[in-house]
Amino acid sequence: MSVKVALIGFGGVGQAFAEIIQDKQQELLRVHDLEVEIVAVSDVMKGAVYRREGLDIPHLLQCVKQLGSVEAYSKHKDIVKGWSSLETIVQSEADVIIEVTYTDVKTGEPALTHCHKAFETGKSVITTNKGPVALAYTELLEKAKKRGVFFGFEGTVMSGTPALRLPLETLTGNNIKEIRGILNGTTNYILTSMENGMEYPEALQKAQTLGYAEADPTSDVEGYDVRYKTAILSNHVWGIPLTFDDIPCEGISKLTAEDIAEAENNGEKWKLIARITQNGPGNVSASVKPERIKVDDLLAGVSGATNAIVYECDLSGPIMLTGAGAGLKETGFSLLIDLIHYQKQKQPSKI
Ligand SMILES: NC(=O)C1=CN([C@@H]2O[C@H](COP(=O)(O)OP(=O)(O)OC[C@H]3O[C@@H](n4cnc5c(N)ncnc54)[C@H](OP(=O)(O)O)[C@@H]3O)[C@@H](O)[C@H]2O)C=CC1
Ligand SMILES: N[C@@H](CC=O)C(=O)O
Repeated sequence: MSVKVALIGFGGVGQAFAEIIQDKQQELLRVHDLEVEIVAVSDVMKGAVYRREGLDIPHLLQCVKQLGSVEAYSKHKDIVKGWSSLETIVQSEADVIIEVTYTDVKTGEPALTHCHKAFETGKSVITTNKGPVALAYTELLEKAKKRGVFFGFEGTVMSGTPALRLPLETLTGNNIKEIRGILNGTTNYILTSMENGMEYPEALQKAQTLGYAEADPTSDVEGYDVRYKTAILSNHVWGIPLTFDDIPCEGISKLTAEDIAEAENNGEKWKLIARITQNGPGNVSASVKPERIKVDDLLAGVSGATNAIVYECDLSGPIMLTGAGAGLKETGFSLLIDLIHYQKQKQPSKI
């Protein structure tokens, strides 16, 4: 089965996804009967290019990496250049819009409009952008359902580590009483680096260079990114929408090297913890804040950009999932997970 995809946003994650498709083309075809054609890319600074029959991925990547613009694309003549994101969503003949623009923690835009427009024009959406999913979870899922299209957002929580499918699919049958986790790679990387003697500004700079941080890293260090992920988990696992006012939120920016050393001297570690507790049917409470946890706590050994989440289940007890919480290849992989699920939905015989 051939799937035409259009990428809206072609930064770190978008490019990593294109590289994955380039590297795994043969394997995807052989194992999943899936042929992925990138037909369009639209980005603010890097420009836009569309070709109905599919773009040449190595050439596309070469243009963006060497010349900083996808409009340098010259491999084919039958191409359209310069489309805006909305023109690309509406006019391209893509089956799936891959939305990988930046996350805006206040409005969810421009991604929210991108998702609506895609559904309105009968296209599926796969995204790692937390904004629209945290702000309009029910509305978007209902709209996708009504239009008979797919909405995938596995990478919005813990990037390529499947923190969303695990509780609904694999742990199904349990009543999940509480979720607790380290859900931000940047801050966990900073805290681990500070434990090893690095200063806060240098650690943040490194997290930015490694592609973990948001375009505006305030979102990471003040906990807003985790608050978004907490809202997504509450909606996804329990069907309970939480607004940001429902989730008290404190980041790590006030923690000092002395705080970290003092915790260490007492056999403890500082971690930015998201916690969602089910108080009864239809009722959860949530918080995001730095907590001093004992070194033998399940979450204490989770270091660097690695994340972890513990689902407290009534039947199976605590189940911990740990893996990358950020990173370009890892997040690009989360898009592939959703794309394979999209294909399985289209071709149920492949399940
Ligand atoms: N990096 C990670 O580890 C993870 C990222 N995510 C999420 O994935 C998304 C992408 O992340 P990442 O690739 O790292 O971010 P980048 O900042 O590297 O890329 C975002 C891209 O979107 C482009 N863009 C912004 N607005 C528009 C628009 N209106 N139309 C078209 N393109 C636009 C930007 O263009 P330009 O710069 O040219 O202006 C930029 O190239 C974000 O929402 C992020 O929160 C989720 C999990 C992990
Ligand atoms: N900036 C985020 C990226 C993934 O959501 C993080 O550091 O975890």
